[in-house]
Amino acid sequence: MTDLHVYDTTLRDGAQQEGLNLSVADKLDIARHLDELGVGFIEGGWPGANPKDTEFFALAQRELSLRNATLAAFGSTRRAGTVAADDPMVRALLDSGAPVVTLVAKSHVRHVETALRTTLAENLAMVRDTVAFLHGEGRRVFLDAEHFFDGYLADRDYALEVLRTAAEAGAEVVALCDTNGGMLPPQVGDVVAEALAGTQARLGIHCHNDTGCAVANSLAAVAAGATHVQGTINGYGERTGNADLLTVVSNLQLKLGQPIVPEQRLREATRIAHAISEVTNVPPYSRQPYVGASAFAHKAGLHASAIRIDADLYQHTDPMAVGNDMRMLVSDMAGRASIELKGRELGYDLSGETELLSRVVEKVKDLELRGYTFDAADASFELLLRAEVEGERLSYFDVESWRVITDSRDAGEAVSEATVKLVAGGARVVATGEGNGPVNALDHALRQALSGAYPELDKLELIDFRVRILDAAHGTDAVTRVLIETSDGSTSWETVGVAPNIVEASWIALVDGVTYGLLRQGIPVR
Ligand SMILES: CC(=O)SCCNC(=O)CCNC(=O)[C@H](O)C(C)(C)COP(=O)(O)OP(=O)(O)OC[C@H]1O[C@@H](n2cnc3c(N)ncnc32)[C@H](O)[C@@H]1OP(=O)(O)O
Ligand SMILES: CC(=O)C(=O)O
Repeated sequence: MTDLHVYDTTLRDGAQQEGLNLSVADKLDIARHLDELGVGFIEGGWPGANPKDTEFFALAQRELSLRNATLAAFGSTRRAGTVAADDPMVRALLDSGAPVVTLVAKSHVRHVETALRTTLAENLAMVRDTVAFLHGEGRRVFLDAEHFFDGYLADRDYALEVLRTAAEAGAEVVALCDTNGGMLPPQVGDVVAEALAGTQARLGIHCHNDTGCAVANSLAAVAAGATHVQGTINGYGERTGNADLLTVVSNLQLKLGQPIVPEQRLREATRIAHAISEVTNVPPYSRQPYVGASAFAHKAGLHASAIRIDADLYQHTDPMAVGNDMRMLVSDMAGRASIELKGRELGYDLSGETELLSRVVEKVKDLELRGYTFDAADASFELLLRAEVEGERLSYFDVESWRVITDSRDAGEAVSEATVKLVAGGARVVATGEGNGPVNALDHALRQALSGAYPELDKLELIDFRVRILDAAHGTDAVTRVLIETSDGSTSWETVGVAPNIVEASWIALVDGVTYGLLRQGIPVR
């Protein structure tokens, strides 16, 4: 292990993201995930700034038994003109019980004079007193030098003096913050190297992503000598976010040979990123480096043809190193190799089946021209592939007809009613269903009709429904594409339907969703 600190600020700076609102229980939950990932420090929030963060630290002392990480409480230097020991916000940091306290301090002359409205000397005294007081009380103290890079460019000597003052008063780490996120990697590298030469302090880095360079800036800082790197999971944070710690750690570990978390913990990165997304209720970003669902998904036929020979030909690293998986996507950009590899993923050995593969490629391209999209509807593709392999389409029931009407009585809420007639399990069934829309009503009627022959459908649920109108520019007349996501409670699958009529497109996707649901449970046709 190197001497590099990984310091997570998801629960503090990450929580400053627009729309992100964490309860105390959420914070405890996330802290457990972070500990599992193996970060060195977890910044839990700002005790004293709001009751939630104060309660988090109180509960953390009782309920959070961290195995790897050390808890840090965030706060600011004492107010101008006061005594650190008497400042209620400084006392709240002590009362939090956190073994590490991270203080934010001004390091830019303009911020001291215009935002803090005090003198440069008093700001240095605020840093010195607060660090010394907390250090004297037995806390490990880190200092976040706010606006350090801009401050350094404006007044180098003063910015460095803030770092020296903190280090001399007992700060173990001084983290240089690109608070406005406006820096680029070469500037960051130069300033970190100069700050190191000018202070001898242990330096950290805290980057925001306003130029899209937070990760690159963090790496530049580490290359220049910073040994403490801050960031947030999934890059959450104020404005455009902070450096995504998962990308930073993966790059340091897998590309730069700096093993900062144990290998087996890095293999949990994808799972933990998604688990934390569940808690924050922020949908995972599929194109997130390393851990995104698309990070190792391949769509182009040429890529697939090379991957079939050696996966490394189109992958920068082994997806398993971060707990992710390679996936093949099927679309009109697929070639035979894409279908063969997708087939392998689905359990079909199609090697050498040149004719069948060509047929499937042709079918997919034709259907995509008509508006289908299979890279978003794996389950519909599997049914299509299965039909080509088996020579006939899997059919659990024969549909005679379906009908749906929507009406509103006495100007009340519109209600839809559907009737489905089909043959299943050797019997003709007529079933009706009601719903708050035509698709909902059709879904109810279809399940009702199948409930006798296939009671296993009971646990399936339609969980998402997306509609897109495809205009003439798509190569045909305007049509509607419907994507439906169905779940059995533990996993979900997507199916697609395309038709000029939205209800017909929905029906096609619904039938695929139900058929796939039965197939994956291994239910025989009755
Ligand atoms: C770059 C960052 O992200 S730093 C973290 C920022 N995070 C947050 O601000 C979230 C939590 N903040 C809060 O809950 C509130 O702002 C509080 C509780 C901290 C302060 O609230 P209030 O007392 O109402 O003050 P308010 O927010 O209006 O202004 C901040 C005050 O802190 C002062 N201040 C700002 N930075 C510092 C500092 N490093 N050291 C000392 N005082 C500071 C400001 O000058 C201002 O003082 P004033 O009240 O005399 O004008
Ligand atoms: C401290 C902090 O969050 C910043 O300067 O961005």
